Amino acid sequence: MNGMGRQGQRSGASGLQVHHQRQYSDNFLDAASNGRWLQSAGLQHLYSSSNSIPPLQDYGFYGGGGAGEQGSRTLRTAQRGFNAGNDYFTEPTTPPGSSWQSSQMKNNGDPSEFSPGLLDLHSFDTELLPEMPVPSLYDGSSLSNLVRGRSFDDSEHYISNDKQTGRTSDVPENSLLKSFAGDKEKVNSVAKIKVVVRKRPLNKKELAKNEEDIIETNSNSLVVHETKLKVDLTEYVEKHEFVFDAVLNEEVSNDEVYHETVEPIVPIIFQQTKATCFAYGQTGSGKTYTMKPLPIKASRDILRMMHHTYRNQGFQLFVSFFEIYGGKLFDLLSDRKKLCMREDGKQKVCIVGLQEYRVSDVEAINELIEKGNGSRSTGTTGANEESSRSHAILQLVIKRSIEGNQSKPPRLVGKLSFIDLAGSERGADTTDNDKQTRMEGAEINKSLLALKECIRALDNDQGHIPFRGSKLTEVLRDSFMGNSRTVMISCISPSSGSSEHTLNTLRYADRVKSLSKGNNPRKDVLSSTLNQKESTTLPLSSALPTASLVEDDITNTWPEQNERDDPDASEDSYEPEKPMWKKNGKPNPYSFSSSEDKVRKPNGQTKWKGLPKSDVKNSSSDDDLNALLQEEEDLVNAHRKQVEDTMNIVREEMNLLVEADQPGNQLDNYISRLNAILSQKAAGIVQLQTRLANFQRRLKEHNVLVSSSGY
Ligand SMILES: Nc1ncnc2c1ncn2[C@@H]1O[C@H](COP(=O)(O)OP(=O)(O)OP(=O)(O)O)[C@@H](O)[C@H]1O
Repeated sequence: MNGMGRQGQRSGASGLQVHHQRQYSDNFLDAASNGRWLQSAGLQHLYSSSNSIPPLQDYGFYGGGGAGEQGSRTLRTAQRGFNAGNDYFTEPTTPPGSSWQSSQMKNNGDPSEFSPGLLDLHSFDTELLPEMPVPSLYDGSSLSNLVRGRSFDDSEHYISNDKQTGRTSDVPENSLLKSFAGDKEKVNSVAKIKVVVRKRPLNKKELAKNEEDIIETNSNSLVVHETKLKVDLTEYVEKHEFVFDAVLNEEVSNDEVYHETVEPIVPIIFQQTKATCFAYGQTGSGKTYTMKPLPIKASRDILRMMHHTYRNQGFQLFVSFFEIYGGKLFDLLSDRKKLCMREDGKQKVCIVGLQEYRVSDVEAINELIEKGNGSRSTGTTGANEESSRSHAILQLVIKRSIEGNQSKPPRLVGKLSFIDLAGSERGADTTDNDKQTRMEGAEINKSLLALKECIRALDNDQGHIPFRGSKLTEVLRDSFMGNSRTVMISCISPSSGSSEHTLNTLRYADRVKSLSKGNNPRKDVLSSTLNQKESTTLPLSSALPTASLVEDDITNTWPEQNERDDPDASEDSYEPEKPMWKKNGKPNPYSFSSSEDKVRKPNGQTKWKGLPKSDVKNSSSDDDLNALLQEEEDLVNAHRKQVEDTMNIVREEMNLLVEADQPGNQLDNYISRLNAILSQKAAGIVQLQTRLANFQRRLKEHNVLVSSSGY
């Protein structure tokens, strides 16, 4: 659906213009090389057509960085998108150097078309820009209602390049858009931090392993049913209850995810706001699946607003896409060119060399995103064959040219950053991996910790935001300052085998959420401790009442894939067939687990009965480490006590037997019984030792991270 075919059709449509950061040499650019570069970048139509060829970056400046530098890595750089193997994206591009000025001269350049250089993203005082009226997208109507049902082709048709042709769109302007009025209160009504959880369906592997769905979801709360072992090895279920701004279950489509998360913040990007949306979760939990469609949907809405609400007001949209891998930055739209991060005199962070593309239609953005995704660092993990090893950051930047002054570069108005974070468990999985992977893990952990700290500081309106904690937060520095918004999407797997990672993700999310305005942090600490203690712990056999099958309640929970604009929504690892739910009007006999409290559906989903719906409390771990420490300590004490008790029993029994001078066979019976008890204890002790070793390792990693992050 995408890639070369589309590119071919598109040639001639200049939906895309490349913008560049500071240039470092004064070499002139010859026409031939310009054409070659444009071709390799898929922009040959720009070369052939007009004066609007942008100035080229001095690639030589970055010398040995980028892809070559990645050669020694053990990971592979895989094509993650639809464009796998596409020459269009893989052709090496090493154009001769050029200078910004010289390119301008050569092209009779209109400087307004070009990036202002190094400080492009950050150096302009956005306060100078007049405030724009803000569309009221929150009153029952939503922008997505206007765009849903449209394909890319529709969009391109709809968002025709009216600037060039002088035509306006032939689609009637929606009355809702017409009626937008400036209303700052509406802007303020968009929460500063929003935390949403998305649960994915069980995948093939999990189903094959007969893993259960242990997540019960409600509209904004969820319960994790964690099966645990007591010291005497009997099973019990511990329930962990959480409340978030929204909980999206496995039936929720990517459209709905967008509606819930990013859509409300799109209009305020025109109001000098910088917003960040990031996905957090263990590997294979659905971060990329969730994040991938969001920029497309957002840019469609942004373009729509630019072409209707703010028509002819000089707004322009730019796209950049880069990744942070091992603490280094790579431009995903420029052959993984290594990027440098600098601070200017005003301590604003600048990404030197990052290419920005000016875009005017959705298809062009889609192509850029596909190209960038194809360049991401990926590797294989047990949970995900194409696992992200990096944080990928896609930025949609809105700029505005100053009225009547086309010679000045456009000024930054707002920015929307999408971050697909690397798997959150990476740091914890260090034992099985090589040094390279361990270093990746440490770096990832460090950045996730730092991100959490920044969000906390941001939400408490603290003067000092600890953005220097990692490259990730440094890069996002300007998103944490001033008028900003943050949306966190926590992705979780439903499977019993992932319960530990799922709980870690939910605790991280809960920590972020508990920092929302109005929550007294001190109160949170108390309530989290309370909630932690209140998490329900019951024997497996009596945890929940016996299930009764209610036909209406049991629906096929396989998510409908109606994402026309989500070509990469791969279902590879999922069962393609939908299970038969009913036979002759009656429910099929579901398989029951050992517990009578739950109903196992054919797709592995478990229907939990008798869960508290109304008085769900926020079960938060204020400090994961403390909770872990407490748990281990309790376990050790319980084991120690049991071993001591057993030894006492053995001693007493032996003494009694000796004193009573019992016949030999009775003594043998006693001894074998005691031996059985002792070996059970021994097994418990081995288990305990393993857990303790695991805990010590995690504690050590935590200490390393804390000391290296300066927290
Ligand atoms: N909600 C969902 N519905 C259907 N399939 C999903 C869903 N979420 C994820 N998947 C599938 O699960 C697999 C893993 O998802 P994805 O690559 O998004 O995980 P990830 O969290 O980005 O992992 P990593 O951190 O390793 O990159 C993919 O095949 C994806 O299509």
